[in-house]
Amino acid sequence: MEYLLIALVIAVVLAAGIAAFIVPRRRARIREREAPPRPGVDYPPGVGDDAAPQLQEERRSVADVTLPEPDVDTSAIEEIIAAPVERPEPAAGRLVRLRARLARSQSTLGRGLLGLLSRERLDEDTWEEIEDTLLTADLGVAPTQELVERLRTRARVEGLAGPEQARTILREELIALVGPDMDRSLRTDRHVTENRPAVVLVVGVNGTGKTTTVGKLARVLVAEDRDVVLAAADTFRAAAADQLTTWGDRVGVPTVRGPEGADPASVAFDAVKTGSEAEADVVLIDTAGRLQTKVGLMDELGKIKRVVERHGPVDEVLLVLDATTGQNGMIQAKVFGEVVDVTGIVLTKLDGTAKGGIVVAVQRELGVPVKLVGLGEGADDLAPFEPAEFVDGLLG
Ligand SMILES: Nc1nc2c(ncn2[C@@H]2O[C@H](COP(=O)(O)OP(=O)(O)OP(=O)(O)O)[C@@H](O)[C@H]2O)c(=O)[nH]1
Repeated sequence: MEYLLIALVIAVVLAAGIAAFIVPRRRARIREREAPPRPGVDYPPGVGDDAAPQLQEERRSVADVTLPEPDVDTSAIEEIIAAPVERPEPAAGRLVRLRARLARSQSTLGRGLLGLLSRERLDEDTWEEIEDTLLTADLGVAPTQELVERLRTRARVEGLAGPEQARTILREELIALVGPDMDRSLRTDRHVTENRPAVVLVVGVNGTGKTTTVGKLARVLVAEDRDVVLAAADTFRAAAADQLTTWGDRVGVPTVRGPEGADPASVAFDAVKTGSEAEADVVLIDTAGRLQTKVGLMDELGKIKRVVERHGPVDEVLLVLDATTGQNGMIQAKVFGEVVDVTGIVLTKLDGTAKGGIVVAVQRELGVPVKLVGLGEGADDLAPFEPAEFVDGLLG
């Protein structure tokens, strides 16, 4: 009995010991299973996670924490950074769009002439009025006489039966006078075999619109996917170089410029060199405005051209004339033509004049075609000149 009692006590003590050892471990396992995951231990900590429970834990540095990929579409931002430049509109058909700008020329030249030619009786007084109208519109004496002669002959032979026929005949004769067969293309193609860009030199008296024209022309060329380099060879005015640079920046075109007062010939030379190295298609050179009466400045212009031609012949020399200055433009055209062999005329501010006849007069004076016309201050208000479109614009 005594032995039985001792065995019972030993069994109870053993059972209690086993229970004391196993139960806490099971509880610990259960606690472990039930405990919420801990930030920084079980998963990367995020905003709002309480740091306090981890104070005793091993700390992780920023480098250990993998941040999630941002859930943001960055392509739009990249697009803005990569393409801050404007996409100019193509030049084709611009004269049609800008036709309304010829309204002032229309009233004098086109409509005035149509009104006179549509009269029932074309007496001497009427022909004189027609002549006066043409002269007032700056057509010039010789072209005026030629046109009146042609119209008189056709009126006699064909008869002018009503406004419709008058319009048809006047249209045909004006187009013939403006010169539909002149080559008005701009030579801006890269010289591939010689590995050099085309060079366009832009000249004229002060304030005619040279810098504006270079800027607008750069846009036309960029619209045709050409690589353009601008040369700020107007080194008299720092503002002129800034103005040109702004035009270039807008369409992603670089501008080569020198310090204020630098030799314009050397800036132009450097620009063509830069254009060659960059394999550009065309270099547009803006020059300072100069009065045709200033011999020193005209000599300087000749020098610019000669220095640039060390790279190869200049492809275009564009003379920019302000259409509102009328006959004064004729004198400028003559002197500039003698100094730098003008190859084309840019007639600016045609939107602000009733003297559309200047187109014919200046072509006669220089024997070179009007290639571009400026019809406003807007960035794309420069149009390739097309005789038929121009005459249609005049006749309304
Ligand atoms: N209405 C109108 N204004 C024009 C046209 N072309 C140029 N202009 C304006 O004429 C002014 C003179 O233009 P610029 O390009 O600075 O002239 P510029 O010949 O470079 O001047 P300088 O460098 O001083 O000789 C500016 O206010 C132009 O906006 C045009 O076709 N129509």
